[in-house]
Amino acid sequence: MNSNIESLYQIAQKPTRTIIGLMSGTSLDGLDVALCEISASGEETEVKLIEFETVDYSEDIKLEIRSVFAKQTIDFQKLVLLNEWIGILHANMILECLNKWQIDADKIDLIASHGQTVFHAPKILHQQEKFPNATLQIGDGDHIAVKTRIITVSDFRQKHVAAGGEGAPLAVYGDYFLFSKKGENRIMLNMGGISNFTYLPTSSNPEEVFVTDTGTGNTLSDAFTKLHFPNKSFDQDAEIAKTGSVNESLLESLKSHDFFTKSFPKTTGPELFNIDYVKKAQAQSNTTNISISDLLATLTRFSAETIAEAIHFVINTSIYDPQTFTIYMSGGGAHNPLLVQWLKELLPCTFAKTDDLGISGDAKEALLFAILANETVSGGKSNFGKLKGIPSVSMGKISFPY
Ligand SMILES: Nc1ncnc2c1ncn2[C@@H]1O[C@H](COP(=O)(O)OP(=O)(O)OP(=O)(O)O)[C@@H](O)[C@H]1O
Ligand SMILES: CC(=O)N[C@H]1[C@@H]2OC[C@@H](O2)[C@@H](O)[C@@H]1O[C@H](C)C(=O)O
Repeated sequence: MNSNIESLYQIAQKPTRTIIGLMSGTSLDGLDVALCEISASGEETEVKLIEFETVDYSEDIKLEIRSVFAKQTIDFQKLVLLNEWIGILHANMILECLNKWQIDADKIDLIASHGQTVFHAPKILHQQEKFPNATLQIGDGDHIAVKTRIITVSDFRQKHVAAGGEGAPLAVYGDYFLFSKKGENRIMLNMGGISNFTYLPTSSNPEEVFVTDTGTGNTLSDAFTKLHFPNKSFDQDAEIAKTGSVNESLLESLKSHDFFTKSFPKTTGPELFNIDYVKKAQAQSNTTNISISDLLATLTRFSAETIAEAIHFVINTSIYDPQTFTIYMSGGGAHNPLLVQWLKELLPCTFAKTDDLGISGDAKEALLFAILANETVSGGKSNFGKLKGIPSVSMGKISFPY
């Protein structure tokens, strides 16, 4: 047997695997690195988060990624170069973390690498009949495997697309395995650049599980904060937004896009929700001259209302009392006091954080990719049925170090 396949075979049979999950999201703040011990698979999965670190991106890295990120027109050579470069950068960041944690690379069974999304194009966004849903993550897994000498699973989203999905949200798999609890209606709400949530019904039946993106989280507020205050990367604790007032005409215009009338589930990204989107809405509503604090307040309200409306959709189509739903928040938006305050006012549910279930909300997405890699080698038996558009497939491509 080929020695790579033999190693993989042994890893697949272990009762507990040590897996590093990586996530670098739409905020481009850095690479989240979660070192996990994962036992069993599927609904029996148990995870211990051993170490977690966000390795900040330097200004140079951010600038290079932004040169192709979510753009219709790019320098094609740059994209090709970045695919290799990000793979190498991520590998070096993992080695740095291992060094800091004083853990040898040979103690790690697998790396689960999400890569960097550079363009997300579900059919509802590109609207070209002959083309399928599409999405592209770069930072090639072979570089990570060769440089770290650890088997690497990457490029998870393509199989989801091939099996009929939009390539996202993938959080649903880990959310279901880790957090589904009979007798409880749980909503796992992640507020990153873009927001999404998983509904875990009280029945715990995988066929009733639901997941969707809702629209923006922090992406627009981050973009305008950077534009007006070049040395801030986001509106810390909503300090600027809190001093402003919501502009109702702009809010109405922001909410009037087609995306919000499309049926659930759906996905999106900064390809749609970007500075131009807001500028168009400002022109439409005659609000180009409002203050930056009013603009940030309005953008935060836009996120709060669109998240709440998407969650209302699930609550309204359920037979359960809205008060039986608990919303477990995670992602950077969970640290934004204004966003959280408005969500609490808009939704009749109980609010908690993923941390209350023993998983740090900041580490959650990286950890979820570790769970997906665990499924790639040792799971893949869960059936989400055909009702809610969640493909029951194993995901990820395997790169060997040698
Ligand atoms: N104290 C805080 N106050 C306000 N906002 C905060 C705070 N801490 C983090 N954030 C927000 O969270 C963002 C980072 O969120 P996160 O790391 O979850 O995004 P991401 O994983 O890149 O996004 P996505 O899930 O869409 O891929 C920051 O850019 C900022 O907007
Ligand atoms: C294409 C892509 O990278 N989508 C991200 C993004 O960030 C949040 C939201 O949009 C979500 O759909 C997804 O990430 C999470 C990890 C997911 O797939 O569940």
